[in-house]
Amino acid sequence: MRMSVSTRPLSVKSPALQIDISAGYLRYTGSKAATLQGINMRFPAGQWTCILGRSGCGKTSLLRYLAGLLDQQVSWSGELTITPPQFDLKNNIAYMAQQDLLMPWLSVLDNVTLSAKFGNTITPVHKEAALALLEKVGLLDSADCLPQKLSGGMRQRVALVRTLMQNKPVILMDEPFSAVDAVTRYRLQDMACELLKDKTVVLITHDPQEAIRLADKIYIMQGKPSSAESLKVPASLTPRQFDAECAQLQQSIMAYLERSDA
Ligand SMILES: Nc1ncnc2c1ncn2[C@@H]1O[C@H](COP(=O)(O)OP(=O)(O)OP(=O)(O)O)[C@@H](O)[C@H]1O
Repeated sequence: MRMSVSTRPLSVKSPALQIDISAGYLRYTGSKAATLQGINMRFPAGQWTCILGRSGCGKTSLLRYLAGLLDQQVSWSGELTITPPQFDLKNNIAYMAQQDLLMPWLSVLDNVTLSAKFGNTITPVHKEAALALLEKVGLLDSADCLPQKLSGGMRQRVALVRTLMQNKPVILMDEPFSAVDAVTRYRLQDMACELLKDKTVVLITHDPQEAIRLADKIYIMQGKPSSAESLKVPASLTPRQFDAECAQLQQSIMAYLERSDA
């Protein structure tokens, strides 16, 4: 069993960045129809924005485009503004994909420090920071395990720590808590809320309750091609306790999503 780690976490001193998209248009090369058109969105600095929308409406495409993963595959037009303007997106984004994408041949510790490796070695500072975060998410004893020995919820926590270790001001997360049971999901949401405080977070979810619990801002994407509509969220602090106002918001979200069928 590993000893408790009482070391300083990796210093997180990047500025909070805001992202604005104006008249965004995205079409896959070889596809006749656009996936996104007339996208106007703001992801405020240091806040959580949740995106909901029916399957196939283009949520992942939007995130992958922002993460710089679609540059060769799509035509894009529209304005993408970062504030403050001296920062670019490419070097300031961590992307947590739908699948955890852990390397099966690497230990948990090696997986979470992969992005911080200099040559073939991890610096002691990064190792300390990784162990401190693994302890925080209750996985210190699993630091030397291979991912195959972990449950789905444990793997998601490892992926969360790996994302944190990238130490970027903007975090894009695509359904990060979808593969786990309701209780684990609830705990992971709380954990992410605490650990990603002060980051600019954009989270895709199919779960209206998750969005209501975590979001400072909610967008619903719908239409063909898709555009985005912003919904007002309660002023209460996140992670939000479900109350009558939240229940009403949930109803509005369901109504929007059902309309996407038309
Ligand atoms: N590489 C690609 N080439 C061409 N079309 C693609 C490609 N990837 C996705 N698409 C299409 O773009 C549209 C949006 O897909 P995307 O995965 O972004 O939707 P989504 O809203 O994230 O769906 P889900 O909620 O099911 O994950 C779909 O019609 C999909 O078929």
